[in-house]
Amino acid sequence: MSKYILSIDQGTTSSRAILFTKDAKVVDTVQQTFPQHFPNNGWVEHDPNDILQTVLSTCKTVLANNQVTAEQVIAIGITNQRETTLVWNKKTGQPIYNAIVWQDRRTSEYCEQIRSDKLSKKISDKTGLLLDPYFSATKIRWILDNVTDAQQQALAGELAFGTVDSYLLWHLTAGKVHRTDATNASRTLLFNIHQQCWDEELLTQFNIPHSMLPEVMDSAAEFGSTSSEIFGAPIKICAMAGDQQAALIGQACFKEGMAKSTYGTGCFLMLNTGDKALTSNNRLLTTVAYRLNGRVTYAIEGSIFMAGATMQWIVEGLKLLEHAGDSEAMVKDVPLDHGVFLVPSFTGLGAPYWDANARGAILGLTRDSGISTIVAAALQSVGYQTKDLQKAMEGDGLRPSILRVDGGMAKNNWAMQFLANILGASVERPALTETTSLGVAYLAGLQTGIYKSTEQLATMWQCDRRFEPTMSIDERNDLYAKWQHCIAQVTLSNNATKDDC
Ligand SMILES: Nc1ncnc2c1ncn2[C@@H]1O[C@H](COP(=O)(O)OP(=O)(O)O)[C@@H](O)[C@H]1O
Ligand SMILES: O=P(O)(O)OC[C@H](O)CO
Repeated sequence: MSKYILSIDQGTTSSRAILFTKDAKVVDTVQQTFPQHFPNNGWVEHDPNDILQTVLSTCKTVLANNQVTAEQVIAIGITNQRETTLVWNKKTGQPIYNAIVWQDRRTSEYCEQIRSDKLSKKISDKTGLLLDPYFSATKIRWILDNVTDAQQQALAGELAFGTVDSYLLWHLTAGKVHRTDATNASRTLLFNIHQQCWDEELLTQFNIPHSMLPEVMDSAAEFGSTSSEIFGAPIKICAMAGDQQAALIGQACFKEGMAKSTYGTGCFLMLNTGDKALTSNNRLLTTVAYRLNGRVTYAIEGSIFMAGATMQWIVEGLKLLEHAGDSEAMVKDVPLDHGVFLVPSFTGLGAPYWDANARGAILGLTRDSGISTIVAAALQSVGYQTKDLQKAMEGDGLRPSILRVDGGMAKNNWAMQFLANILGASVERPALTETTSLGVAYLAGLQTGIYKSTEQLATMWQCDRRFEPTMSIDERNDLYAKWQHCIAQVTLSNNATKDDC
């Protein structure tokens, strides 16, 4: 009887269920998108029921379509959009508010109110993060402050907090298990990444009761089993990891100095720093890459909020294209120095600027700028933003020995060639770009003994295409200087607006 691993990839715009064979080959993928809610300027929410139902239905469909029974599934691995915050009632499992998505900026004012050098340093020292609305803590605070009686219920121990992994685990195990893994915990602003525990001082700072928090496990562990009603028989859940960390694992970046950059909704560049939690002087994040057998591997991360989402805006917002994939053919003859720059700071700028109030702009338009120029500028914005991260890493004395790319946008050859050009570095794309789901399949395989070690996993990585830089240094420097000028415009105009108010 064949045996499989089932990966659940709960992303920002869709949920996916991917069935893997024991030798990590994809049998089938089922994907379902769900609505995004934007109830206010800078707010982004998901209906928790959409998250759960799309996960359940994609899993059931992928099993049914391939005539695979629950007994044939050795283990489930869950990977997820990180930081997105859910608070639910422990008795009923009912969320008390929508999921507040990682992109949501509603707590930026609150962050400014409490910001002080002392608090920023404390947060950075303990969590490796920055005081920014991106992370979960201020989102929890907002829910407790704005939902009637929520703070009282939290103090009475009636409420649970979780990132999407915990929320799914809770429901898959019929409310029996409240756990997360160290990678997801490390994105909450409440987890001490050095001591690997929830930090009481930060919990007090944000007035969040400890009783709301999940137990933190290794990324490969016995998290619990699905209740038998869901798939007909229980299936063990043996892996959980935030999606960017899972991609690092799926890209087999197990050695210090190896890096991956994932171009999904946002872009997240992660560099493995081994057992050292390095501190960036350039506003990059220090985070848990994975925790296996109690041993922590750390990473430096640059997070960009808009990558594929910029293309989504081009498609759905501006309706310049029918599909994001059509962009490659459209821009193939556009010269790289067309002079138009699109700064996609629709919800502020992430690393290394961390400007929650910056808003997007298209600069340098002339009468001959057409649709294809704007589409090219959108694709290039992702390369320029990655260059910003490369510069920040270089400022910290770090340069990736290998940069591997993945995510929906990595399929775009034109964008990846531009990326290699603007970085002045080679970029490798793997044969299997579903690295996120592969990462948790690997973790579940490690936990169940299918795979023996990360060294074995590293031998399984296969290259699809390597992009080499072909641009002259002068052209690269010239384009990047223009980009930086545009960034200054976006952040300056934002400051001017603030001053005017
Ligand atoms: N060929 C392409 N060229 C440019 N962008 C693309 C291409 N294919 C997909 N995308 C973009 O990539 C994103 C989807 O990537 P994916 O990794 O599935 O995202 P996520 O996991 O964040 O939901 C979409 O925002 C889409 O606009
Ligand atoms: O849903 P994705 O793939 O864009 O990932 C979102 C990140 O985890 C946010 O930190």
